[in-house]
Amino acid sequence: MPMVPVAPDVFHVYDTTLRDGAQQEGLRLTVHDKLRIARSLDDLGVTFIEGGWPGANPNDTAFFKAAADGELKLRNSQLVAFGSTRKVGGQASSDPLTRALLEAETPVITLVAKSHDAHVYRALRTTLDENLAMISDTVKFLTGEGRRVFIDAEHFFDGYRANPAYALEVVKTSADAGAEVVVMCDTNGGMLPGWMGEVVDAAGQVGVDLGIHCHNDTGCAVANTIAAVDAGAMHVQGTINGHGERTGNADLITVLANLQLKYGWNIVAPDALAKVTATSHAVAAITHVQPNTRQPYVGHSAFAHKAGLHASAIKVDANLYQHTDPTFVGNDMRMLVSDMAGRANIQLKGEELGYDISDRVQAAEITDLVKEREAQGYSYEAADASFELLLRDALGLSEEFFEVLHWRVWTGNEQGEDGDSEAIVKVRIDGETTKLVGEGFGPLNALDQALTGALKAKYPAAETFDLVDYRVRIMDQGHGTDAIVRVLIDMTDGSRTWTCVGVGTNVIEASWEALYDCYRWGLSTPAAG
Ligand SMILES: CC(=O)SCCNC(=O)CCNC(=O)[C@H](O)C(C)(C)COP(=O)(O)OP(=O)(O)OC[C@H]1O[C@@H](n2cnc3c(N)ncnc32)[C@H](O)[C@@H]1OP(=O)(O)O
Ligand SMILES: CC(=O)C(=O)O
Repeated sequence: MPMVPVAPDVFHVYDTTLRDGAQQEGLRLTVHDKLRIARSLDDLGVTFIEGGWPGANPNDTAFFKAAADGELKLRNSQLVAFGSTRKVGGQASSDPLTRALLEAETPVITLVAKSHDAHVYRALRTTLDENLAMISDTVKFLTGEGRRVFIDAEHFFDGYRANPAYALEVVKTSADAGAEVVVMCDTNGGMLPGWMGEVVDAAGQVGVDLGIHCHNDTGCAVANTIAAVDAGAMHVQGTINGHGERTGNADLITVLANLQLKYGWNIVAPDALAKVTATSHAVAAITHVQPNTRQPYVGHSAFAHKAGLHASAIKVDANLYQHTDPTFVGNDMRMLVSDMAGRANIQLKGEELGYDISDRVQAAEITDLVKEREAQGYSYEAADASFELLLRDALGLSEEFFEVLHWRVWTGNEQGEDGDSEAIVKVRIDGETTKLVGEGFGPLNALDQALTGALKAKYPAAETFDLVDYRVRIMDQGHGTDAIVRVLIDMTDGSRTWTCVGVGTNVIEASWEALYDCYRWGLSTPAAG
């Protein structure tokens, strides 16, 4: 049986997306962004939200001011201000950055403190005793002002290796001064899971609550966090989607889901856990950092099944190829259709789309058709709408909304008021032929104009269709400009978005195929609700 540790009586989930997460290269959060993320974290029910470093920059100071002025009403979480121990040779009570921590008006303050002797000598350029005095003075001053104080013991694991007695002295000094939790930080992210237990055990002898803060430089931030929890840490720090300095921090979503679903600890309410996928997407949208599709639990591909053998077992029982139920974290199982599909993928995907393909022979024929088309360059994995059209054609369920008799496009370098390209599209609808000319910026725009023009009288919905993305890829890398290309078009009608694929040596022909399928699917598939 797997080891399942008993949950501590008190357990803290401490989010540092707004502070260490914002230390990620390329990430910049405005006050408004921070407030939105904080609300989302509060909704999730994390215990603490570290908002930033007041006094270090105007943005973070303004965030805490906005929070204190009532723009952030937390229902579940407590706001934390982050800062450092006082300056060498100074006094906490007169240190401007320490005072800024008080002015942030948060119930909790986290102080970063040195715990590695080499950092004291070389970065602080002071003595080991002065560093201990800086910790003690700052913690006592802030607790004396009524704040709960946590210590982030920077470089704790490397420091313990270099000088264990001093690293432990930092823990003891912090606890004696009144720090509630001492957080052991793997600041350089160089630890491995098997190395955590001994250090955490040693710190545990001091008799203070311990926390863990891991960076992901060895790709082990989550594993190291769990290893520290196994050894007794009752406070985990991390960030949503693993944002953070360099390679990032422990992904708090993965840590939380692991502890809750694998250990069975009741850290947040089950309905809150089911919000983690939405939280992950919300943070991705606010930070403008593309979500990692392979992110554990919440990634778009986390429960996507491509291989035929997987699908055939999933048809019997989804748990045969899934470690947990995706709905527990608000995600969904998805069946992918590709040249690696077997009958089962097609049947399950069909079911997902509302088609009965239980007939084995029919399912096998569609599987063969998919493989044949994929060999020609089509890809149905991302083009669900093209797959649905293929399925309907194969099942004899396609309705003909319009028939294209002919299309042609001209493009050049002369730009008029309505564009540089002209297209003609001739369609037959209910036996009646219409020929429309479209002008546009580029051949696809001109074709789109002409097709919409030809369809809109009979199908007004066509006017709501908008192209939102267009991707071209060369299929046979060895060729030059005569290569086969694959075009993927994403289209929306404002309420849904769908994707179609086209393939050919002529990029305009491939684009037309994808565009034509987008219109076919959009007109033939009623919007839900
Ligand atoms: C491990 C971590 O990620 S902790 C979080 C780190 N985050 C940040 O650094 C982001 C915010 N930082 C800042 O805006 C700035 O660095 C500030 C405002 C904090 C300080 O800026 P400056 O006064 O210009 O100093 P600078 O950044 O060059 O150097 C940091 C100073 O803090 C000192 N320092 C470093 N760690 C600590 C500590 N734990 N306790 C006290 N002082 C410290 C350094 O020795 C250095 O002192 P010096 O000014 O006497 O040389
Ligand atoms: C405090 C912190 O962010 C670290 O040590 O990594």
